[in-house]
Amino acid sequence: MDKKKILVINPGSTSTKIAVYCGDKSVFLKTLRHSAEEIGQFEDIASQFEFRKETIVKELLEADIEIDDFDAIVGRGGMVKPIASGVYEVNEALKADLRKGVLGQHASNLGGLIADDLAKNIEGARAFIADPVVVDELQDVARVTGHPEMPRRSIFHALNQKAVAKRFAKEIEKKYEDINVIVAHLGGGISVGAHLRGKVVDVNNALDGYGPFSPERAGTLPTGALIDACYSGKYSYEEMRKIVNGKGGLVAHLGTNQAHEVEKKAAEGEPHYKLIHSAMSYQIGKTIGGCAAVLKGDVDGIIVTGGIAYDKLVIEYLKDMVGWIAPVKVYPGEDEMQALAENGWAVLNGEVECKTYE
Ligand SMILES: Nc1ncnc2c1ncn2[C@@H]1O[C@H](COP(=O)(O)OP(=O)(O)O)[C@@H](O)[C@H]1O
Ligand SMILES: CCCC(=O)OP(=O)(O)O
Repeated sequence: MDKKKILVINPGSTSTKIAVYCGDKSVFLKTLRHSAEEIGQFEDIASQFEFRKETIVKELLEADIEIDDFDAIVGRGGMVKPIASGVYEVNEALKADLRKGVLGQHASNLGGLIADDLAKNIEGARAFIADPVVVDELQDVARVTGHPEMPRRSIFHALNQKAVAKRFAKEIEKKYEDINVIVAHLGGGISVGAHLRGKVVDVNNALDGYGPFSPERAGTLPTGALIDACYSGKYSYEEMRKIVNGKGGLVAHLGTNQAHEVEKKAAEGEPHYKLIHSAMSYQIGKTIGGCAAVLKGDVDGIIVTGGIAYDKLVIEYLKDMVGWIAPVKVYPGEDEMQALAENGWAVLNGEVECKTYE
């Protein structure tokens, strides 16, 4: 195999992950965790650009990795318009929409922008994004809510959900397109998707919509109480947005976005930590149950993935709550870095045609 060198950049809400691949071999992998205070000092996602980029460059230099000989830089993308699953070359239209955050603000908006910024200083390097968070395969009935101005949207961990679902299919010697699975990605945000024969036909909006609360997101809130809070005079528009995304969930209840700290205190028996920790697991379990109904009970497996899938208490809770639906398979962490790299090679090697964002 031609040993193409690929840099992978994955900005998440609580972390920045960097990887370097030489051919199919990962030669460098680093996860930098960002505390709520560190991220909280920035007004918005766009203003984190220099901080995240410099962090990446510093890590590469410290690891003695040359930054000027990559063939491609693949970034996780971003809150652009709803698009089909695939690899997209970063072009002007894509950059403009990543900067704007057409569907909202999320750290992955920076993935394609940083990839482009670094690639333009390297001769011959190309910049891509793959399976961004706005991949949309919802069935029509799943889009409808109780008000036509507020449809449901597909905003989720598309890249990792698809990567682990394909990995599971391979393990059971079937094709992804021939199975039904429920994937729960438990990261800074939480998404639970119903995969019906290779399409994510229903999923919660992990960013600012509905679904389980997560380390830093409020998930579904009681609508009346939410409206009252908006008009109480106590909060500005920006503060309300932060309650929903950034300062909701574990941050609101316990002042941290680090689920492993919560797990530790819950395991030590601190009652409030135990309650909140259980409530998060309970909401994830309920959402998985909803997806089982979407798939009419025909479920080959329930896959739990993301950083919080390392949390044994969460896994025990979920196995107890939804293990009767289908076998629960746990893939802790994520395959996002590998999936981004594979998407990059596939284009460089001519196996996949990259799509044009318009
Ligand atoms: N070993 C672990 N046990 C429990 N929770 C963990 C562990 N490792 C990471 N986490 C939690 O996972 C969350 C981040 O998940 P991750 O998928 O890396 O997030 P991001 O959305 O930022 O990419 C954090 O709340 C972190 O505390
Ligand atoms: C925007 C949906 C994906 C998401 O929530 O990612 P993080 O968990 O990395 O914030």
